[in-house]
Amino acid sequence: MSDTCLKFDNLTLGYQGHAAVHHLSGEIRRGTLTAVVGANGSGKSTLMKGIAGILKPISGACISEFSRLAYLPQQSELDRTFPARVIDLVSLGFWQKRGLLGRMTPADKTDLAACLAAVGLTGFEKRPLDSLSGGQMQRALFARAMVQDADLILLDEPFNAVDERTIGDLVVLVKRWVAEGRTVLCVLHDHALVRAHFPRTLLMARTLVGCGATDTVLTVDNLLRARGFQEAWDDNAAWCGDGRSLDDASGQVVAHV
Ligand SMILES: Nc1ncnc2c1ncn2[C@@H]1O[C@H](COP(=O)(O)OP(=O)(O)OP(=O)(O)O)[C@@H](O)[C@H]1O
Repeated sequence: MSDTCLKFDNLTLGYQGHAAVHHLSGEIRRGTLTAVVGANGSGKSTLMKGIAGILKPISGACISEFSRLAYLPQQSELDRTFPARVIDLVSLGFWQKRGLLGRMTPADKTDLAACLAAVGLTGFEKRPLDSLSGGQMQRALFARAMVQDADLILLDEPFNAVDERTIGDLVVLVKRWVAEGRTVLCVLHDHALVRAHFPRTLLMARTLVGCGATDTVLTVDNLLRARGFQEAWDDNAAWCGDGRSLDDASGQVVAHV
């Protein structure tokens, strides 16, 4: 197995023929922790969906080398009125190992209890999802990711509307996953949090502005460039028309994370 977990090869992703992520090239190395940052609408969630295989490339490719993936979408994309309990949600994490109709083994039940304990939700097994606070729901989603035992974990704004104590607890878990050799990509808006805890950063503005060590990516210059790209973006432009594209304006950025 190579050192590379993900390779973006001139990747363009979008919706109804319009690009949301444009000509992205770069690599994510195995066992790294990378923050994915950028303004609203800069293509972060789209990139996560492309990596997860939910969105197929318009052109280019996302080449991945992992055996199990855990993807936590934004909480706003989840329907919490679905009549399920915490234990139902978390045990869904076993489906890749056991299949949808497979039964949990005694070892799975022990694992599940350990994962709930790790996120501080022991005793919450039978609570309906719609009775959880935002932070408790996020803890339950982290427990499901732990149960999945994934080697690539994608977290889309996991700390939105979550208090500082919960953020601190969840950041500890994320760092533990990385210490275990897992690769984590995490969409975030809080640059102070990124600088404090995320060694690597991928800065998006529909195209890639920079990626690499956080202190070399989150620079004033790059943030101004990202703002310029974002403001120049035409949502209605053809996905890769003949006219001037961001790549013409910036030069295509190829980076290695
Ligand atoms: N299902 C969809 N259909 C059409 N356009 C979409 C869809 N999802 C996202 N887009 C568009 O793609 C662009 C990038 O959106 P995306 O959600 O990837 O941005 P983001 O960086 O994650 O934003 P935020 O920080 O607000 O979550 C936006 O212009 C958005 O309107």
